Amino acid sequence: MPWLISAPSSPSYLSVRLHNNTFFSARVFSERSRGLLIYRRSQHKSNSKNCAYYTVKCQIARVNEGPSSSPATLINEPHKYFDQAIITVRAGDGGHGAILNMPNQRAGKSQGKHEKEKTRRKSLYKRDFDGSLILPMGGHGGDVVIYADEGKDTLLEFHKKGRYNAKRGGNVDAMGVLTSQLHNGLAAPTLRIPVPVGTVVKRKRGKLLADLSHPGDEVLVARGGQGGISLVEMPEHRRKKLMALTTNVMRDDSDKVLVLGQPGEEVSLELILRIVADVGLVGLPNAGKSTLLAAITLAKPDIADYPFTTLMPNLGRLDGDPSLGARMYSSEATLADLPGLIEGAHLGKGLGRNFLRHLRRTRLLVHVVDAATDNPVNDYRTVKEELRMYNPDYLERPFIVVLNKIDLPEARDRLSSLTEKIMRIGSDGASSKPEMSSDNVLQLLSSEAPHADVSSPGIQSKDEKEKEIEDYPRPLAVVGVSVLKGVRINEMLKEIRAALKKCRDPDEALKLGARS
Ligand SMILES: Nc1nc2c(ncn2[C@@H]2O[C@H](COP(=O)(O)OP(=O)(O)OP(=O)(O)O)[C@@H](O)[C@H]2O)c(=O)[nH]1
Repeated sequence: MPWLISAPSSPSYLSVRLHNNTFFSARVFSERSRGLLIYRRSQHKSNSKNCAYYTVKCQIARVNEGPSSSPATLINEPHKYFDQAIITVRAGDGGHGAILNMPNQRAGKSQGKHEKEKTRRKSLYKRDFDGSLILPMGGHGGDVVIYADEGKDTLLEFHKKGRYNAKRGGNVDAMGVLTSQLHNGLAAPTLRIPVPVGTVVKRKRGKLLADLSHPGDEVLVARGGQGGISLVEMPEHRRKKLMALTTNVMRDDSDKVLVLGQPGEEVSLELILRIVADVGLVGLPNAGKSTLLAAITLAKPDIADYPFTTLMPNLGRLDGDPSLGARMYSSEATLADLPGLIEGAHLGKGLGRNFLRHLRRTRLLVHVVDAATDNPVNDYRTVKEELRMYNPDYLERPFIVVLNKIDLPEARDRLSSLTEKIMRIGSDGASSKPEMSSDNVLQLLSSEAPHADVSSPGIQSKDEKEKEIEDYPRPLAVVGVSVLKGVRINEMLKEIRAALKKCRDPDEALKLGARS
């Protein structure tokens, strides 16, 4: 077996190293006792045209343990944990019913006439419309509901606390005698667990339960147990008479189990956060993505002159266009600033590929390029190539290019030639794919293997042929700015709003698709 597998970050996705030291990404199909069955996604290096899907048996050379989410690693490496968590929830058990006696049974034959009358009046039992006795039941156990809360940003807290138990229902609080004062046991409250908007809830290694993509969306993940019923105990010779009043008559000791409340459901769940944003900012580290976000929204991301300042996606809200007055132009949008990509990110280099899945729900990409580096066009290609390697669909998505840092002379002097070169990369004939609807997302997610990403090769179209970067659509616009110095920010905003409008407006989207 000539294959070696290295450093799996998740059990279902691996980097495979050949003996000649080339790499490719592969997804585990199924585990077998003496190896793994995988198939090939795409070639890391240029001969990607020869890419083929096939199954191969290979042996594990080295399997790194998955990162442990101790409090220290949570603080130091939040980017590894913020968007994925596994929790166990348990709904509450039902409360118990009771085994009851009829009151006169205890009073006995020696009871005086006066006392019997008193008991009779007290015992105006609760009855159904047909006259049958209503016996109290144990309270329902608390359900567990997960809901999307705008106040939550990450799933980090679920690494600190991974187990959630709802309360059990109350018991029928009985002294053993049936009276009209008996009540049902109290139903336990529903345990409501808030998660960030955009969280996908799945059963661990199982089916998709919900995609909580809007604030307030919720899903019932575990049902509380039903409360136990109550039974009336009677000597055998009097049972027949009582059975005319109620069916809940205890016949033998085995009936006692009916009194016990049902256990609540317990499930292990996988929570996967897929950020909900209209616009995704992509680019190499240090290109100025966070500065851009801070310049046009109220977001306050960390900004510093070293790569990977951004560890987790930051979100910011773009206001409507003031020039449209009271109508507040509907391009109001959410922007997500993703950590910088470097060459090999799709193989786990830098901060890795995990962030790329957060582009899934975006409608527009803003590709930020530092125009003052040695070779901005090369930088541009690097990021495009990483996007393509991760999911070719991302290159079909409408995008604009922001050439940043034009306040620096080395950028300013070559702005027009850079704009021209970048505009030439891409094809006019390629069509933009329509926006992914939430139904499509659900469909894709439900076909996902556990831990696999939505963009994993298994769900890419089978006849997908490898394309070069030149085969994908060109940018809708290339605009030079200095987000730090506030130069040409309005021009950039105009382009972003126009592009958003095109993505939103179905007619415009069609035109965009048919662009030729
Ligand atoms: N001269 C100049 N510097 C800029 C401009 N925009 C950003 N910078 C600087 O570039 C550096 C990186 O900016 P960030 O916004 O952190 O870059 P980033 O792309 O978010 O970086 P990562 O977090 O690594 O992905 C900071 O020192 C910024 O001050 C600009 O328009 N002109």
